[in-house]
Amino acid sequence: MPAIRTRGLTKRYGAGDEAVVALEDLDLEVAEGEVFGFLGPNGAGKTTTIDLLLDFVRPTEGDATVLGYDTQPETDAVRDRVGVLPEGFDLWNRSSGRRHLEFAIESQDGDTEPETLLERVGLDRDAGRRPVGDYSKGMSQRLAMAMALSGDPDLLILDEPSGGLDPHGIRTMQEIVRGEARRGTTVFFSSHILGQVAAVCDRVGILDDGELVTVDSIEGLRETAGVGSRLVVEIASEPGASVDELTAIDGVTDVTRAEDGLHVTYTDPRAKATVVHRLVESDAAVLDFDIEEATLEDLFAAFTGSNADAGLEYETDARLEGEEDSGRSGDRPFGAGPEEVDR
Ligand SMILES: Nc1ncnc2c1ncn2[C@@H]1O[C@H](COP(=O)(O)OP(=O)(O)OP(=O)(O)O)[C@@H](O)[C@H]1O
Repeated sequence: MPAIRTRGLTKRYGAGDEAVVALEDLDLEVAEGEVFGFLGPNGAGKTTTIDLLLDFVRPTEGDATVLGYDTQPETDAVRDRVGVLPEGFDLWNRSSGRRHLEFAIESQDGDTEPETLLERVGLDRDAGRRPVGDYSKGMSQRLAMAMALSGDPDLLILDEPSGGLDPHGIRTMQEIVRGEARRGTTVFFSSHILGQVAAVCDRVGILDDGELVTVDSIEGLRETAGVGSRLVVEIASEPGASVDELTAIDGVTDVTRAEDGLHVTYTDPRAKATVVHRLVESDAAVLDFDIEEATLEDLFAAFTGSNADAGLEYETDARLEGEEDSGRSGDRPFGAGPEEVDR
């Protein structure tokens, strides 16, 4: 049984000319125990997909099962078994972190101690006693992660989990994801931050403009996209070997002349030695060579035509800067909670 299965899942907001197609005909299977990265630029439809899986919004067409349960009639069974770290979550400023966890554990029928959860996300007891209104963004994000873990979920859904986290926090988050995977938890990790998805995920699905463009391992994506690494060869003289001759070498996908030398793109690492050898044989004076690894940005651009300017971010998540309430979180898991009490 797949942990997540969607068939023709489609969501349109509005009608007629005004309609926005947030998700189009999504067929997706995520295996049990898998860490699945759901990658796409801003507005691709990632949060909409998560909202559909949790029945926070209803599909225009198609259906989905989560852990074998139908997301619509069996919504409660789904939500009981899923831990969610939503994007743009709300916390109750005057309540302590510990109080949030007590509430989350109670509502998820969990039996983990709040202190254990605090420790897992790197918040100490003192932090747990403080009102969350005093928390930094990173501390709030850690608390939200702890709340997601509070019911010992079979499936963890993380929507942009690294927002506001410093590098240490990101490492903690990644360790938690790996730890959960070792315990057999399925993790659905949605992000527009490529490096973080690649660091923890077994497979990646790329969503662009509401459509699933591809699903594969990062290595598989590299091969399919042909965005190999690049060998830059500095030469003092014109090579005897022609560009066509070099391009014909197995594993080489492109050869261009540039100011700093020859740029040879390859998908098979063995090709680079053959290229240098052929150049030397053709009496080119090779002064130096350098290898530039293809980046995940290159990979993403190959599939979506996007680039960093089109909404991909690599360091901080600007949307969390002073924009805690997205206006769409009212019916999300943290939308209702403990009364605000001073502790
Ligand atoms: N309630 C809504 N009403 C109208 N349009 C919506 C609504 N929610 C989402 N959309 C639109 O659907 C599209 C997909 O949005 P969604 O939030 O799912 O994208 P996303 O991939 O999660 O983006 P981000 O990375 O910015 O969070 C966008 O064009 C968005 O404007």
